[in-house]
Amino acid sequence: MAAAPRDVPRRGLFIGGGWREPSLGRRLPVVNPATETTIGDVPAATAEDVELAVAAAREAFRRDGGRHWSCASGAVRAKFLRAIAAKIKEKKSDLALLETLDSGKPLDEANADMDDVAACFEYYADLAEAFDGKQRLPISLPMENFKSYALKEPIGVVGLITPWNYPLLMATWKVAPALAAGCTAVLKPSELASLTCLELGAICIEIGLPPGVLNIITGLGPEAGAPLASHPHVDKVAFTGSTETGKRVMTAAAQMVKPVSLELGGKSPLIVFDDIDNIDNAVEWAMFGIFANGGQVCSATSRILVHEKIAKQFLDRLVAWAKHIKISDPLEEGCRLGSVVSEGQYEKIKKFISTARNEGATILYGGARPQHLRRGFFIEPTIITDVSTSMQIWREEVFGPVVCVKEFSTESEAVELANDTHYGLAGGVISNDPEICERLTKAIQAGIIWINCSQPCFVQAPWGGNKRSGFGRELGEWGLDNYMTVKQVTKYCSDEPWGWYQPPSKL
Ligand SMILES: NC(=O)C1=CN([C@@H]2O[C@H](COP(=O)(O)OP(=O)(O)OC[C@H]3O[C@@H](n4cnc5c(N)ncnc54)[C@H](O)[C@@H]3O)[C@@H](O)[C@H]2O)C=CC1
Ligand SMILES: C[N+](C)(C)CCCC(=O)O
Repeated sequence: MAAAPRDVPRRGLFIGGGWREPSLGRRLPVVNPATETTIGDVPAATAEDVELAVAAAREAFRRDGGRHWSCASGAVRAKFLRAIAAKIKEKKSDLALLETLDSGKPLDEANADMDDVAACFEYYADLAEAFDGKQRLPISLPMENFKSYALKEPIGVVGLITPWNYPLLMATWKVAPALAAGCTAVLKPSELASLTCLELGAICIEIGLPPGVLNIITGLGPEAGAPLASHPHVDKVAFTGSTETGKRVMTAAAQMVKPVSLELGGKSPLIVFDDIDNIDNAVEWAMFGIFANGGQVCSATSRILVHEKIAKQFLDRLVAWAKHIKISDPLEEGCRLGSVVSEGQYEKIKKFISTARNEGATILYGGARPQHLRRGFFIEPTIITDVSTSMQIWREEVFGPVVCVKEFSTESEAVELANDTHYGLAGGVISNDPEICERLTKAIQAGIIWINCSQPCFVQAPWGGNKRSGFGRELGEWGLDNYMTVKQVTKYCSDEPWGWYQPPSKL
């Protein structure tokens, strides 16, 4: 039975600890992509609102000399992060439902995302606390009359610009470490899915987060994201989204020599060797790698390379498994493939498939709207073969449930094909041979390598890419460092004069 949809809360912009109508009074419709119906609206912020949000964050960073937030101990901030995590858990089913209504992802996935959100706030609460004991560690110097240590300090006010594929989770990957570090923040979620991020504002009010520590402004990229990225009082921008927008954010930030971290697109390979014992295990990971979240995952393993000896068997099983996926209204129990996020994304994916066909690739399975679903932006799981490396489907990120499969005959050919991309986010190897796994771990140019799996993600481990997939690492201790700046403190501890200059003669 499908869960009953509920009212979508009507929210303002979350600025300075309270709700505010957007300065120009405009709002954006929220469309449920699984039904194509409008279910609510969100405020559309513009540069005027960005100004207010940045000012609120600046004031919160400096308030009382930072005693209550930016200069407070990590333990103080950890309490707030834990309180947020507790509220997320308490409201998990409401939040998951909103996430599904807003994005079209299966409810089971949205529930898992909310678990990950709570776990991420808890993890950074732990790191914030542990951090207190790690400050001011002495640095060994070659001169005894000096003592030095490094002080890690919050970088300041941060602008966090996030995408629609995991709306609250991708926001949390930035908000939790930024707050743990002592920064104050302005979050700009994607206009295609902002509902749960606004609910995070409601949670901040409930737990009494000091006003202005987190501000949340919804709105369009050029109207709300761009003024945030270029704002002179924003000390750092952390961005997740498309490579094109990432370039714009980096260009804007460069004008003020503002640091950025960028988590961008991908076209990640999954390489399946012929030494495996169980082909179905490999097929299931391959499916999870491209059909989870409808393939709208930056790290999706959207290019499968399979050894020629097992290619036929692998493809037969992949098609058999793909036929078996439950595609339905994402609220229906057991749904494993919901709708894609928007009409724009739906049209874009269909265009990718028709271009692949026109370029001579074979649509082995899928490629169309499932016949039993007349409304909503649904696309069948799609498997494409006979792909050459010059085709668009091989080169460009689709961000949909579309995978291309290519055969290889030698390990070096597999490596060459895997690295034949401008992207470098992730890569996977499925093999029983530890030496193959070891060699490919080194050879694949990517920030994340999965061995005998695809996509598992742990908050403790670093996440991020190379090449045009961006730079900087989120999650783990690396995630906290993203929001810190390092200050060198060096003390002269001798009563002796330094003695470089001749002292003037005493009269
Ligand atoms: N790496 C990833 O996780 C993601 C990749 N994508 C890729 O990007 C494609 C387009 O999706 P979009 O939602 O349009 O992604 P996008 O990159 O345009 O949007 C991401 C965020 O950037 C904001 N933004 C847009 N223009 C901006 C600007 N000039 N300055 C500052 N912020 C700006 C958006 O409002 C949103 O919050 C997808 O089809 C997919 O291929 C999309 C979302 C996530
Ligand atoms: C690890 N996962 C799949 C939950 C999130 C991937 C991050 C992204 O798509 O930007």
